[in-house]
Amino acid sequence: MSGYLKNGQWHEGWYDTNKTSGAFVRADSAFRNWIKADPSSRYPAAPGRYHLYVSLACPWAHRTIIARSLKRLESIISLSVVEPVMTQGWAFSKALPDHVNGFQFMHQLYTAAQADYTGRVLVPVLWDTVTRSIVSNESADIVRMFDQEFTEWADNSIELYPEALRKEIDKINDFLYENINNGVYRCGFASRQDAYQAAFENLFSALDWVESRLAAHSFLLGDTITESDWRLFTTLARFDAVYVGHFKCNRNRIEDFPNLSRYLRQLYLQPDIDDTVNIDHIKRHYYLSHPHINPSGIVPAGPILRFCAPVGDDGS
Ligand SMILES: N[C@@H](CCC(=O)N[C@@H](CS)C(=O)NCC(=O)O)C(=O)O
Repeated sequence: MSGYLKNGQWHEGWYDTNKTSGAFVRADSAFRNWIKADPSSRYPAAPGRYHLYVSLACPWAHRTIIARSLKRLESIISLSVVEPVMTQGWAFSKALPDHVNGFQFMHQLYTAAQADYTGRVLVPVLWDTVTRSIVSNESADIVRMFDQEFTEWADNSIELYPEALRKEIDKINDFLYENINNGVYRCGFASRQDAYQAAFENLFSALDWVESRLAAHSFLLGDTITESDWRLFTTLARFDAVYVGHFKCNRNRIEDFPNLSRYLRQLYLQPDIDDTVNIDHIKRHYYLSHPHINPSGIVPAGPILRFCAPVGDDGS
């Protein structure tokens, strides 16, 4: 079950959507510090100092894993992965341990950083091993830090937020977040028909818009893959396996959109990206961690995902 901390104490509980007319409103990230390339800053970029905590199921954490992989920062920023199914919220195990602090639950990390923390216990978390504090639990910021502040160690042939495209990337990111990335959650966690209906319409008109944009461009901003594409990718990769059924986002599958499905496959086939996609964690997390939506706890066996299928000799 998921839950939250109140004055450093763990409580079980879901978001109270009655307070928001049945609509799901995502909790804000509480830690928004910034690692800087500048060695005199409070959190200076350095190899081996920072640790990333993720869930392979979570689309927000997934973007940080992708940025770490694309920038070749695996040996600079170490990683711990939580169990896909929540117990006292996100948890570690013998198979998936906390490599830095040896904690059993993610909420212990939050109280280690701030003893009286009140709020939800979210992934991803970027942890500082020197000050034993949370630098950030906001994936958008973490992706930017990996892209911009670790250039001394990173593979800089890939730039996720190039200067010339920043204005347009910011605009598209806002649109994607509101209507698609968070839009699927607003469908799935709505507790009133009207809130669900509004989220559903926003989601599919946004997907229609992206589908037509991708008729003229390979990627969202043209021929270059940017941060915006990876933001969309993490939602698209979960869509047919989870959001169509579990979150009732069922007007169409991504597979039914010719351009979006081509685009999803193209991103999936970028070097090492397949290693960041764990469909087993994704399915088990969603179908088993929200008992109010899926009380039987049955994890669907399908669907067969074409973007995960090997590419044939003819490239199809
Ligand atoms: N704005 C945050 C959102 C992170 C977030 O909502 N993570 C979800 C997992 S997909 C979480 O940890 N939820 C636990 C909860 O709400 O209790 C980010 O992008 O980093």
